[in-house]
Amino acid sequence: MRSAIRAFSTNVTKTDRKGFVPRRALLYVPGSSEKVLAKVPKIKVDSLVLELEDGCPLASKAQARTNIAAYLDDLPSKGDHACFELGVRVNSVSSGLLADDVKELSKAKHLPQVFLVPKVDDPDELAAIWDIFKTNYGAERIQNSKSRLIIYIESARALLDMPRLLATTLNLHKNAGFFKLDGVVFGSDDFCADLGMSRSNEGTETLYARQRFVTCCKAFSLQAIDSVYIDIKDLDGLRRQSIEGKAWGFDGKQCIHPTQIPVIQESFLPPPDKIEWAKALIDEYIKHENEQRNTVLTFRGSMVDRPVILQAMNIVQTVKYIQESQ
Ligand SMILES: CC(=O)SCCNC(=O)CCNC(=O)[C@H](O)C(C)(C)COP(=O)(O)OP(=O)(O)OC[C@H]1O[C@@H](n2cnc3c(N)ncnc32)[C@H](O)[C@@H]1OP(=O)(O)O
Ligand SMILES: O=CC(=O)O
Ligand SMILES: [Mg+2]
Repeated sequence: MRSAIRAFSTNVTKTDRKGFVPRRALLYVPGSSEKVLAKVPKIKVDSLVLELEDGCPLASKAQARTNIAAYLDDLPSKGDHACFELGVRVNSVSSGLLADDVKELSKAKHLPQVFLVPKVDDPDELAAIWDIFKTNYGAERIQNSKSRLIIYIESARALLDMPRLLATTLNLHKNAGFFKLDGVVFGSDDFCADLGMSRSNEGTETLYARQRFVTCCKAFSLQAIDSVYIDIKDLDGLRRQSIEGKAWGFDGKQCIHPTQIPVIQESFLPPPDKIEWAKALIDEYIKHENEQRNTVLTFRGSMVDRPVILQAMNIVQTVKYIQESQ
């Protein structure tokens, strides 16, 4: 009977298990600061992103590129990293800076585990992005790497065109061998700027956008990474927004300061009482199925049917995958 439960499709089982990377917190570390870069191997965060885009002033971009390329070139000497994944966020194609970024990064012996490409607004830009990577790295080096891709949705136009953007990016992997799209980030600050919105800690102005965003990500079985919480001192507000994002289906959240990491990572793990509930419910459901009864049952006073079981399985599998990846 366990097989009946396994056969259910959940957002976790749809992901390639072997390649699962937890991305509860995605921390930006500006590439311009050699002092901060020196701390990178010891920073315990799911995804650590060496930053070339908006966290790096224009005047420091060249230095940041050189620093990150040197870091990647010399990666083995840095020893084991405490993060699950080391990525690089490059500049957008529309900035005109992407070619210089990729040219410098491609001189390094090693590729990052994930490239993060911001402000992807139009499906036509994807051909230009692929072209820049192919020209600098060579198609074979890309096709033979295990590096993944994350793109950013940061404008009204991109949000409305999201299904086409995601499908085009996934097809570039299937048809040309570009890095496989693994996740998508909601660039809330640029999105607010694009729409002329005022940013608030409550985030009510981005409610529709975040919900459309997460729905599109899940329709394509991609990880959904939520907004940045820019009020670094307000850890209670960060916790509230992280828990909200988790409840809406987000897999993780962007992070700009080390103090935000534990708050975000804890919030994106189901709490112990929820894990206990999910395990007990699955056991009860299996027993119930064995007895060939109706698949709708009452559990701890609430009605349980298939969608509730799927939610319980998501909880159990998410925890299992994060524990196994540690
Ligand atoms: C909307 C977007 O696109 S978000 C992404 C772009 N933005 C970024 O990349 C910003 C990333 N964050 C930062 O640059 C910094 O956190 C800032 C500028 C916001 C604040 O930095 P500081 O004033 O140095 O903060 P603070 O004094 O509290 O730092 C405490 C310690 O944490 C370190 N630290 C701060 N931020 C980071 C970070 N992102 N990664 C690693 N270490 C960090 C500091 O170096 C400092 O270390 P030290 O005690 O050894 O000197
Ligand atoms: O890139 C992130 C954002 O919020 O903008
Ligand atoms: Mg942005």
